[in-house]
Formats: sequence, C-alpha cells, structure tokens
Amino acid sequence: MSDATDLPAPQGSPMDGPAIAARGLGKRFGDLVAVKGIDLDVPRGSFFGLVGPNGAGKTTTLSMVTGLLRPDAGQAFVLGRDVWADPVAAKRLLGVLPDGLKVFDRLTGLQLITYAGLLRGLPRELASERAAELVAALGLADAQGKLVVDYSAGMTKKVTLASALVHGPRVLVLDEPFEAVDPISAATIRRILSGYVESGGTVVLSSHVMDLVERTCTHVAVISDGVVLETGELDAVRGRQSLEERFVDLVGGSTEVVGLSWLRTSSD
Ligand SMILES: Nc1ncnc2c1ncn2[C@@H]1O[C@H](COP(=O)(O)OP(=O)(O)OP(=O)(O)O)[C@@H](O)[C@H]1O
Repeated sequence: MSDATDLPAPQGSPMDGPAIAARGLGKRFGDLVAVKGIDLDVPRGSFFGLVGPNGAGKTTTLSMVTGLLRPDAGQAFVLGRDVWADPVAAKRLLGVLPDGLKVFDRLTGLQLITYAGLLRGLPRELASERAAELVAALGLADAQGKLVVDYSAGMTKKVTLASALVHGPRVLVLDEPFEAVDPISAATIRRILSGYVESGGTVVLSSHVMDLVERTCTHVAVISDGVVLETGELDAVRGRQSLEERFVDLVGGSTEVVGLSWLRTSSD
C-alpha cells in the first residue's frame, strides 16, 4: 500500500477547505487490503453519499475518518483538524452513527439520548430538552418507558441517530442511517438531515439505496474494492444515466443469476 496521494493536505485555516478530507487512507486486515489509499474531499455544506457494493470498504473508510479505526496509511481531516493527530478537536465537531453500534440498551430511548448529550458536555437540562425534542421529531413514542433492548431494529437506528445529533455537531457521518427504517420515518430523517444541511451542516452517509441517494444527496462517491472510482456532484457523476445505471457501469457487476434452477418452483 502506498502513501502516495493525488490531493494535497487541506491548506489554510480550518474555516475554509472541505468538511472532511481523506488523504491516502489505507487499511489492511491480514492479507486483505480493504482500503487502498483513498483520497476524498467532502465539500462543506454538502449532502454526500458514499455508495459501493458489499465489501467495497465504505464502513472501513468512514471508521478511519471518524477516529474509530486507526489507518495503516494516510490522514483524515474534519474541518481542517487532523483526526488522528488531534482527535479531541476533530471529534468535537463530529456526530457519528457507526455501523453495528453497541449501545447501553438497558436505558430507555430518552435516557440513552440524554446520556449521549451529557457525554458530549451538554448541561443536564439542555440534554434532556434536546432528547425530548428528538424523540418527538423521530416519532419514538415508546422512548419514554421502553428499554432500548426491546426496540425493533428501525427504532434502535432512530435512537442512535438521535444520539449522534444531540450535541449539534458541524459534520454528521452516518453509516447506513436508513437501514431497517420504515418509509415514513425515512422521510422524516431525510427532512431533518436536509434542514441540517440547509443551515450549514455537512452530512456524509453510506447507503445501498441508490434511489434515496439520488433524491437526497448533492454529491456522491462510488467506491469499489477499496478505491474511489468516481466522485463529485451527483449530476456530474451520473451524467445522463440514473445513479443505479452509472453505479453498475462503474462497478462492472453483473445482475444475471447463474444456476439455482432448484429454487424455481416451476421446475417441479
Ligand atoms: N475487522 C475486520 N477484520 C477482517 N476483515 C474486515 C474487517 N472489517 C472489514 N473487513 C473486510 O474489509 C472489506 C471491506 O469491508 P467494509 O465493511 O468496509 O465494506 P462495506 O463497503 O462497508 O460493505 P457493506 O456494504 O457490505 O457494509 C471486506 O472484505 C470485509 O470483509
């Protein structure tokens, strides 16, 4: 894996430059090179979709960018702060919804969100106030009394998303925020996130749902096999195609099914 990178490190004051910058980020798991020197700029105020097939390296990349997984090579910056050299400053600016997050699930939803706010240094009253607002906005009617351990997958996703939002971060990094979420809740989440972007925040999310990315995101990066195949404004990346068609073209996958004749009930 090389440290070579096409893009220079973000220059100037943290007040300009991208919201998130990756420079030559690389990660190896044993013999597998999961991320191969990724360079990426997420513009400030963008709604940025990271798409790629299963195993492309999306979660690994987002984990390195948010300070959850140490890279073998390269650097990551949040609003100009080096995530690994200055983690406290970088993480203060971030709200993160990681993949497969383990939570304190013997708390109620309301308690969990309040706790996340307290951990982020909010005064108790403000943390409680915001937790109640988030619970109402996300339609978590059961959040008051029910323990998170008894939540459905979609409810758990919403409560962890609320926990990522409670301190009012400048940049949000969300790994599969719509996974397991019903369409009404997904529309609510999209509205909340769009409002956040309109007010100057930046959202980076990974998703497999091309239609949703196409309707929501301003920018996109297609990653496959640990490299960025294409990145830029959504319209520039998809051209005259749908994002899904462009994705299949770039990734080169086949949707044809070979074999499995035994699974066709008509073959009885
Ligand atoms: N902790 C780990 N140990 C070993 N291999 C890992 C580990 N984490 C990820 N990998 C491997 O690294 C590659 C990239 O995985 P990653 O989870 O980043 O992909 P992804 O694009 O998020 O996939 P998906 O869309 O399926 O969630 C995969 O081949 C995966 O098996």
